[in-house]
Amino acid sequence: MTRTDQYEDHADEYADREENDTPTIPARTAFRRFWPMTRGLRGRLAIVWGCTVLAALAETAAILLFSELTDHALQKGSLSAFWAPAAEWLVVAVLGAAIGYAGNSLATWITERFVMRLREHVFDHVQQLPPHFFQRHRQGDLLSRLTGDVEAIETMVVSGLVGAASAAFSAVFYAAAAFWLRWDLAAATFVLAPLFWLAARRFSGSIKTVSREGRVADGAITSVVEESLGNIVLTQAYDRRAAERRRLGQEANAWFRASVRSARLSELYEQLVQVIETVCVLTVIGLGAWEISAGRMTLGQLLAFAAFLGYLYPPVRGLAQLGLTVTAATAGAERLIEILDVRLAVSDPARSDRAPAGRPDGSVEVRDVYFRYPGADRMALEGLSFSVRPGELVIITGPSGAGKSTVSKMLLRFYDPDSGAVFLDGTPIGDFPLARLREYVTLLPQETLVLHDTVRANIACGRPGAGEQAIIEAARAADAHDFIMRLPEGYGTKVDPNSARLSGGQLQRLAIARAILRDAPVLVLDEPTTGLDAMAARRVVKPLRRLMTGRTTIMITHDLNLAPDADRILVVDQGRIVETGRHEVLLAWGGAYSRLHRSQNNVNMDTAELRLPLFPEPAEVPAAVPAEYAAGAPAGQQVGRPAPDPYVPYGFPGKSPGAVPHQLPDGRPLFRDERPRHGG
Ligand SMILES: Nc1ncnc2c1ncn2[C@@H]1O[C@H](COP(=O)(O)OP(=O)(O)OP(=O)(O)O)[C@@H](O)[C@H]1O
Repeated sequence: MTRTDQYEDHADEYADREENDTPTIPARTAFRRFWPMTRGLRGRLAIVWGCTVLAALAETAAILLFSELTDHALQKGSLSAFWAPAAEWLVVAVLGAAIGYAGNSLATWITERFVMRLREHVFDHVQQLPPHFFQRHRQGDLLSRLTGDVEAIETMVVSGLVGAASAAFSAVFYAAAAFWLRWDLAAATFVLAPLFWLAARRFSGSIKTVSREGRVADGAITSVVEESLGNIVLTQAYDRRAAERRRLGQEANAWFRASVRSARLSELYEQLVQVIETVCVLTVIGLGAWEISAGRMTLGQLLAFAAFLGYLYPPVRGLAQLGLTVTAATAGAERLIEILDVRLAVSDPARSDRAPAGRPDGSVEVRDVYFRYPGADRMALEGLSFSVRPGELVIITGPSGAGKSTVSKMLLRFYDPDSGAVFLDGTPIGDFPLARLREYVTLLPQETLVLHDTVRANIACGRPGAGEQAIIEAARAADAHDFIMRLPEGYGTKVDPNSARLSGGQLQRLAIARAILRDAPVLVLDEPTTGLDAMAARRVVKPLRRLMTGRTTIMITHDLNLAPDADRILVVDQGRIVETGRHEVLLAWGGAYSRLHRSQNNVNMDTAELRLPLFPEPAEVPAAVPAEYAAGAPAGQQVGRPAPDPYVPYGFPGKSPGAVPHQLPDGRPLFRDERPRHGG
């Protein structure tokens, strides 16, 4: 098993670690991982290498011409011997410049292209990751990975490779030229070459460590700044400036230490290499002086030889330096690989033809779903079952942490259940391609999601390509048109997530307009009135009713104002349905639901207090429950346990699946077919 395999096997585990626990990977593994992304760029890379070869040839020719000029024009003082080599040198210099320009421009094009491609690839992957990934990784750190670390990999894969090839070609040419001039002298000086290699080796370990520290600190600084600015109200209201500055100071200190150590190491390495170079040059001059005094060498030859060595050192030094750069870049690669190896929680089905074609009617069934979040120690959903008929409104309520939002994540397939299944029109939702499923099931999440764009674009993202008229109609239906028209540029007004221009209620109505435009048969509303004051919440009720009309709606909420409209209410606690039925029935029952309902009018009551016991034991059916229902509970079936008929309220203690009462004792229907909210 290769190290990469081992790494992939532990990808989930790695994903759960803190950022600075990123596992280490050898540079070779990192290079192999990203090399395939140069596909389509390799032809151009070959051209850049060609240019490098030609540039090195031009330099070699220039040095030889310099030697000729020294021996024939300068030493002999002959002007006539100057013109021909000078003209050749000029031609070589112009050609070299043109090749250098072409090669460097192309190299920049390739590197930038690679960076774009890699960033898109990582961004695309990150966008598909499950919600828990984002809860466990700080946004600032992710930003730093998508910017700095992506560029670091470019240094390793493209610039590094071009630089290595260029340095290697130059080194080979100049070394060959030096051997061609005087092989014995060249051999004597090359004996010292391993010193460069030893120096690079000595430094590479420390440079990698310090680079990793720098990359982590960079991510932490971005995170602190981003979190602090995102929480600016908290910072100002609670005068947390000093605390935030300290937090930034701590991370900045780590970055400062890493930067200074990195600069010191590089400088130390540079100076050491200078000393080694001086030793080599002095060796050449000493040997040259001896050769000239013995009449075995001309001054021109010695100067050309020294020039070749002079040209040879930068590429040799460059190669060693490159080793260090690549080592440093590996720290960035490790951080990106860590993200790329996080497995997606869900993917498209292998065959897309299993799901029926056409728009579904919108019946939803959640069947015996068990689910535990990755890394969590307890189940979020335990044997959850319920069904919703097309066009029905089902409200899911319960105390905080009961698993309500987790249900919405199952319905949109952010996660697949550990066991059990979710069906849309009788087809497992896993059989629908993800894009199609999310076209049919629209989520209105807890937080109002706003794009940094115009009001028009914010509504239109519900249905890309929607015409102006459709957008305006959706806005009207969401009671948003009037306030939009009062904005300085109407539908063209730019808004952003922190926009002070729009109130919470207005942002929510924009979100409703977007959902209306999307026109999905199934709606999942997660706390649609959370965070709104009573007035604003009331103002969104009408648009919400319009949105829900004719659609299967599953509303997750603590706000029970719409509960009387619901065809069914599911009370969830600890991942299970503990009560189910219509508003009036559940109130009359006097169990968990009625306590939740009471808590709405009691702001001092924390829903956590309602956790246990949420409802009485089956034997203690409250007196408020009509006797005929209590008596009808089938033997052995706990109150709140699912009944076999998927459309029968599970917690309702009916006589038998086929004999569930459909009327309240006072004659009102238990389940409404016609909801009063329609046409609201
Ligand atoms: N990413 C996660 N990793 C681990 N556990 C999680 C994660 N998200 C939620 N949980 C846990 O799963 C349980 C159900 O959470 P969920 O968000 O569905 O509750 P909820 O009923 O929607 O709560 P609230 O009303 O406060 O939004 C909780 O115990 C919660 O701590």
